[in-house]
Amino acid sequence: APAPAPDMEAVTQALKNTLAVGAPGAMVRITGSGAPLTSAVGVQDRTTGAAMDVNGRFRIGSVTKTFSSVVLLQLVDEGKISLDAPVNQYLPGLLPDDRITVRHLMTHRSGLSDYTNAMFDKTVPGFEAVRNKVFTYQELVALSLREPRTTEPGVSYQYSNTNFVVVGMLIEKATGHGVAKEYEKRIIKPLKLKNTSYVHPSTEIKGAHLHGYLHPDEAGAPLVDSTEQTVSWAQSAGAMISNTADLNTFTSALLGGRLLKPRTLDAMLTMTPTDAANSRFYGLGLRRYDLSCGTSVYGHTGTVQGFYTYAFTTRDGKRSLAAVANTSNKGAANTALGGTLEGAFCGKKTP
Ligand SMILES: C[C@@H](NC(=O)[C@@H](C)NC(=O)CCCC[C@H](NC(=O)C[NH3+])C(=O)[O-])C(=O)O
Repeated sequence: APAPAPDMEAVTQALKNTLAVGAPGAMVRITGSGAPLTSAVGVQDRTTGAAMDVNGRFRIGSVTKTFSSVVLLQLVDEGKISLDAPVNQYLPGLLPDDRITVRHLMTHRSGLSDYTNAMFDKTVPGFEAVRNKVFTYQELVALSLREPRTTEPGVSYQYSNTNFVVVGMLIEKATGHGVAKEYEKRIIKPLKLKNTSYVHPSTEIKGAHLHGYLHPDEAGAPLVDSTEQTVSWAQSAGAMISNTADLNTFTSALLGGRLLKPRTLDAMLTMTPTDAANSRFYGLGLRRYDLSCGTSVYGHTGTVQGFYTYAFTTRDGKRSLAAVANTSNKGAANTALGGTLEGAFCGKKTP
């Protein structure tokens, strides 16, 4: 049966809820039900008061991990990388354990600790300390290896940015190019993503864009404009810039089978549970959420200073949602923004 029309009233209410708990602005773009549906509330610039512009660019955080995953899986399709080979086979001596495979990285089951936990333990000082810094991949991996591993390889899901920093290193080693060139060649150009870019280590968001506002840890302290930063602390794990239309196009093309061979897409969507309740799942560089109406949606969330993002689509890629709030370090806002998925994919709640 065709999916029910999105419940835009419920979606807009979720955006209003997001503002009520501290986001300056929030917006959503939904495709797959006739013309694209958009809704926007609040402001993208607290200084000028400019309203949220649905075409505005923003930092997508870990949605970048799905772009990196697509590039790596295309290299698997081309026989250049094997998912079950040890990472050290391609990057000799990088990791202290030859048992860690490429698949362990992509499923967050490598046990490599996430250096961002310590880096951002104090939110604003941590951010200010790195916002203009440029790290090498090796420096980020070294930060991780100073900390104990979080699991034996393959045993349990432990989310870690380090995994997709190493994925970036694998892409560079296998292609001889920086990840920016590979994103451009394999995804951005073929899909004509005019508002998507990887400009590390530039700190600016070129063109029309949202300002992002970071909540300090201290209640009531003023928001910090965190728009300008290198995002060098994340790179292939979180430094991409895009907009809602391009994210709709990307997730629809991915699940619609335009970027990977069917068996590789199937491997990407082979999910393992991330929680004891078996309610949340992770595949190779993307998440699956099972919604109340029985619809499963696939994509990724993103959290980078000043921006929360959701980019999800149905299994056939026919209906996609991209939602953003220009704030972060405010979990209630992230949860409220996630509330757009139900209205977008399940339609009106039957009374
Ligand atoms: C969760 C999300 N992950 C990502 O998008 C990656 C790139 N972001 C992070 O690991 C969060 C870094 C700290 C953000 C900061 N928090 C703090 O500083 C907390 N002390 C903030 O909220 O801006 C995902 O995979 O879905």
